[in-house]
Amino acid sequence: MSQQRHGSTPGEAGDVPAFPDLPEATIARLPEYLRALHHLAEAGAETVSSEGLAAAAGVNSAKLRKDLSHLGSYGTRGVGYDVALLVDQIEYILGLDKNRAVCVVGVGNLGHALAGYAGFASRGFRVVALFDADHGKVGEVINGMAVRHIDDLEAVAEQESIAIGVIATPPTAAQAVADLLVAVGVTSILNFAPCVLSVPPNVDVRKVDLAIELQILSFHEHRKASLTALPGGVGGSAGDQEAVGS
Ligand SMILES: NC(=O)c1ccc[n+]([C@@H]2O[C@H](COP(=O)([O-])OP(=O)(O)OC[C@H]3O[C@@H](n4cnc5c(N)ncnc54)[C@H](O)[C@@H]3O)[C@@H](O)[C@H]2O)c1
Repeated sequence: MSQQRHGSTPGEAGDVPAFPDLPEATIARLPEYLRALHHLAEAGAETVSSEGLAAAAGVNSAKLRKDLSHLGSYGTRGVGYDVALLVDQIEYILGLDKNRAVCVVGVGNLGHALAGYAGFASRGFRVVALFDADHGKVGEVINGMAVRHIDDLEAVAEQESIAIGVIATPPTAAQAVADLLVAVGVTSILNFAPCVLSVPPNVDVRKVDLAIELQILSFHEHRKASLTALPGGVGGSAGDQEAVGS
């Protein structure tokens, strides 16, 4: 997932800012910590060591301690972090106490899957509207919600205070859809279309592209194969050379 981000809030003076200006990498790890903390809480844990939480979240413990120090959370020596307190802190920082309204624009293959995804609701997001430009799709009910025409966006946005717009249209339509979302006051966009959107500075865009993730994994596969092929590399041998380019 990549990000176009604008307009971060500067931290205030003092040891722990009222709203810390967190590094992007820290923000990206907070949801992982939260997921791990929820699992720990469900298992009955009241406290967790930095090592235990780091292992559950799949990061190294020094990085975790540094991330949590940005929130003013240092844990207690010999006891660790209070699980419930840390859940509250992370949910507050991520703004998850707000139950934000989400709309999906483009109800094709991907939009269908997103509209029916139960994981949004369980993590505090309400899908309040589905839009498409195809009149043939308008009225179709998915997960108890009827698809509306994109022309209704303005009226629905006014009623529902849409906080996040998800774009699942072809890339050729994505910029026009982003412009519409911005025009009705949406300031956060999750873009699945493989294109770069141009938005005003107060709008945050995150882009999801599974093909890019596969390409990054492909790079790692390539790198591992290259290392293996090096003389003295892990299990390296001349015969491995052939596998590198395959
Ligand atoms: N990020 C990822 O990993 C990933 C994975 C799959 C697909 N995609 C992308 O997601 C997008 C959707 O893919 P899909 O397979 O669902 O396509 P699709 O053709 O099945 O669906 C696209 C939908 O968008 C609607 N649409 C077109 N223009 C519109 C507009 N101006 N306003 C509202 N709706 C409009 C179409 O009527 C259609 O229902 C594509 O851009 C695709 O490349 C991304």
